[in-house]
Amino acid sequence: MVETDELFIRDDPIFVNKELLEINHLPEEGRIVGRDEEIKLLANAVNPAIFGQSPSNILIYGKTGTGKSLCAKHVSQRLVDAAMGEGVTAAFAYVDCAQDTTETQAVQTIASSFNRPERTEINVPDKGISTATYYKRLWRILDACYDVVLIILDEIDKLADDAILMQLSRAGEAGKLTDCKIGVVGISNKIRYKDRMDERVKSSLCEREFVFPPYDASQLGEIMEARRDAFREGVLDGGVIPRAAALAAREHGDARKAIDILRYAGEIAQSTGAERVQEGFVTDARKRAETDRFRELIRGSTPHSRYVLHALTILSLNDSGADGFRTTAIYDVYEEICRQEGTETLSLRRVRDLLKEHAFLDIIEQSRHSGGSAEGSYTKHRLLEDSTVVRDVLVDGQ
Ligand SMILES: Nc1ncnc2c1ncn2[C@@H]1O[C@H](COP(=O)(O)OP(=O)(O)OP(=O)(O)O)[C@@H](O)[C@H]1O
Repeated sequence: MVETDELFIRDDPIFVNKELLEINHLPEEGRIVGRDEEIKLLANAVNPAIFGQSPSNILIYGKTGTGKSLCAKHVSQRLVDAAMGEGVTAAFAYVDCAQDTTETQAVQTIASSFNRPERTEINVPDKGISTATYYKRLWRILDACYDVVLIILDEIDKLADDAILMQLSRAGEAGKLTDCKIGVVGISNKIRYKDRMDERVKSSLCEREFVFPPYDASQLGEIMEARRDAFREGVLDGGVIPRAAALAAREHGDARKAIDILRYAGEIAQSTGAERVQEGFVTDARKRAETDRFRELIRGSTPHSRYVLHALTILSLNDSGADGFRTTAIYDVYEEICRQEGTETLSLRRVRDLLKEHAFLDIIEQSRHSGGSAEGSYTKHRLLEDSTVVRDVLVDGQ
């Protein structure tokens, strides 16, 4: 029998503080790199709150992994601390609207996160009460506990409708529903999101807008350098961070991707028994990061939604230079896939809808083209993800 001591490794040879590289790790101030200006501007917009006055409502745009959520949370926390110093009670709530897509879910999350049951004696159940009741309890909680609050609505574009925004903007109008001052911080990576908003909500909730630019390779390098101490001293080869930064910068400067690549490179070293994290591991690490992110994106999608995507992937792999493929071309390949799977096909209209859903998730991009008077106009679809990554996830489940 193997002795326990031989079976388990007691000291991780690669990592000493791996949490620093976990997705949800919120770095402390000293580790937030290259966002001083944005942090200052955000702080300025919410500044009145430290005196118990209404903060400006804010909308933050920027591509994924550009530090929007991080800076919004950081500034909110700093604001709460500063307000306390002025004798003002403040708090912030964070809502991930991709999880809480309905008005009821979002108001429930907000109310329960602000609630201090020992003080309010109010119960905010997970479900079972009406949306209107959640609101009433929320206003009572705010009145009982706070002078001012910030509500961060991350991925605000995923909300099913504007109903909660309407309520929050009404509540913000001096003392109508609650005496507590409310500031809303909306975050989105869809720059056109605002066009969809109701005019009244738009004018109230978009008082200040900020666009977070992508990080360049040197900023990504600094972000990773600031977490070098996740690794045991001396195990990280000199070329790893610059290489990971260069790759992540090429794909729209996503800090999350950069950190994922670094973590995976370490895990590859671990699993292959290498003593050092070598630059050569970065390429595989990037592929793993892509694959993981994509698998997460399509998790829970239906078989036909996957077949449709698979059809577009096959076309893209066969003709990588094409600027997109028409719906009918995708449908032909989709029919073939269904035949192989031994399942009935959906109608062309349904397939068009499924393609639209993929476009909504930014997996594909759609463009309208005019075929001249004989043909009328038509849509082309282009895969935004690396087609080999999509194929691996769809076919091999890798
Ligand atoms: N300036 C930075 N300094 C240090 N770490 C950063 C910085 N920007 C981002 N990160 C890291 O990258 C992760 C992702 O950033 P964040 O969640 O803020 O991105 P986001 O712009 O909100 O993206 P998404 O739209 O996908 O939510 C953060 O958890 C943080 O660990």
